Amino acid sequence: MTVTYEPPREMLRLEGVSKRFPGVKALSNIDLSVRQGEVHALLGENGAGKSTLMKILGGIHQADEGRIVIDGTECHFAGYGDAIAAGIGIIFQEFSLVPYLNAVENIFLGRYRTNRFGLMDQAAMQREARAVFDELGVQIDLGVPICQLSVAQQQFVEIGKALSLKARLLVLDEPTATLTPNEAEHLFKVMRALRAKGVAMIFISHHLDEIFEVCDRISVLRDGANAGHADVAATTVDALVEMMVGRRIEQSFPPKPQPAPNGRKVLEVPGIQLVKDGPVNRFDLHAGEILGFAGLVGSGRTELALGMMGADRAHRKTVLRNGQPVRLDDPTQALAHGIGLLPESRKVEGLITDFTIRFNISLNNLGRHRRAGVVDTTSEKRAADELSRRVGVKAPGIDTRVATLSGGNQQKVVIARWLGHDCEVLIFDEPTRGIDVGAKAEIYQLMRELTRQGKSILMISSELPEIVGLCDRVAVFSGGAIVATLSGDAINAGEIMRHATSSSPSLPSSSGSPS
Ligand SMILES: Nc1ncnc2c1ncn2[C@@H]1O[C@H](COP(=O)(O)OP(=O)(O)OP(=O)(O)O)[C@@H](O)[C@H]1O
Repeated sequence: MTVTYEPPREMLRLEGVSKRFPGVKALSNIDLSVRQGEVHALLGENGAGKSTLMKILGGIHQADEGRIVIDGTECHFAGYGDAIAAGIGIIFQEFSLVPYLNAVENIFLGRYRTNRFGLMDQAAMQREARAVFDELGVQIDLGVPICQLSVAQQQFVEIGKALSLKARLLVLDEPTATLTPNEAEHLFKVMRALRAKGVAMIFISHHLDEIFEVCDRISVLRDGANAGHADVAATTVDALVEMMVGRRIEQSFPPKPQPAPNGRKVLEVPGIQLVKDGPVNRFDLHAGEILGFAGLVGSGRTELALGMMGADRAHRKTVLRNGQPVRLDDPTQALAHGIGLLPESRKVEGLITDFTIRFNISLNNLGRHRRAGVVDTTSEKRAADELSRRVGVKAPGIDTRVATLSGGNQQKVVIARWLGHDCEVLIFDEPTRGIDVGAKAEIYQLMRELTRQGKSILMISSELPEIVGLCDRVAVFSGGAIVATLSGDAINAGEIMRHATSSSPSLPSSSGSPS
């Protein structure tokens, strides 16, 4: 008896795809092949062209040149509807769900099931939605508005919606960027189950460890061109990084100063209660120091930082700035006291995306360029240009609209603005979310450079490697309170996780040198 081996069938082939936007050649001659039942990683630095390529596959943009071939047949997509009809489902970073409708209403939006009287058939839709989620192995409360579900659950609703539309190829654009490690693990489980059913997936992520956990093959884009393809089993992180950035990244983290900065206290928070009768949190920040806020998502890190600077409600707080008591009732007062915040959700809180890079960088920095009561636009433009280059924003120029930038480059614009501002204390909330490996290393170098110039940084991060690699001290959060402050050798992943997962928050204990 002869056993014939059938290699997995090619489901999608993109051939010679090119795309130009005004002033930017976003894609040049891209080839990509995805097989049935495989998870195919699409990698590249910020602005490499990943989202543009996926928007072409989704019919949102049209290629200037090239072909889309699905199951051997060339397809032309005039809009997303055509791509859906061809079996493509795209889960974008910003979900396309209606927040005040529930999961069932979102899944069947625009194609409600009706009964024989022509009335909406709620029961049928509920049944169908339930069946999709059962197949995915996820629990979703079908009765509540989408905005009351967690980000991870909303993502599963998006996936469920695509599957109910009979998607055979799912594109997941940075799906783990806003998930906790447990939620990401759950997503990978769902992805493996879908793969076993023959669904093909294109997975975009800046987390290379995830690529090795869940993907089969990889295609890398660099500056809008193919930089290579590889089998996951036959490649390494270093090889992928080199393919992405075209050079080796020797050292991500700059050396920490020895001994750790322990001089003047630029900020002291002797007591802050986020809720009445809740735990009292204390921390302080030394000149030239990077203090990390670590802990699981929802452990209170951002709430404490925002509460401290008046952007969020704090029940009771006292704040000393350079030893003097100050009132911080809103972020403007915080700014007046030299405290700047780089927010977590940059598109909502950090940028005016319809305006240019220059405007966004100069925003609230204009006073620095005032001469005799008038803004010196030459000086303002020069500063914006220099800051944009310093953080490596990839764009045709500083007069480019921020809305047309890739996600990572938008983040760099926010960072550039704060670098231009003379804040002595900078709060960076998830500064490298959505940022590629090369730019991450540059941002770490920049942060350390800033502290060398006397600035102090409070960094909230869910990425343990950057907390461990960059911070001089680390406050670990659990259940809405700081449960430990670590320094020296105590700053390691094991110790941080041990405190972060401790169930009963207590007042700060100190490992290493106290503060
Ligand atoms: N609508 C648009 N108008 C003008 N330029 C655009 C538009 N969309 C994307 N670009 C440009 O095309 C290039 C590729 O951007 P794209 O968003 O595809 O990158 P990406 O690889 O997805 O990056 P990231 O990892 O940061 O999300 C960038 O230079 C970007 O500024």
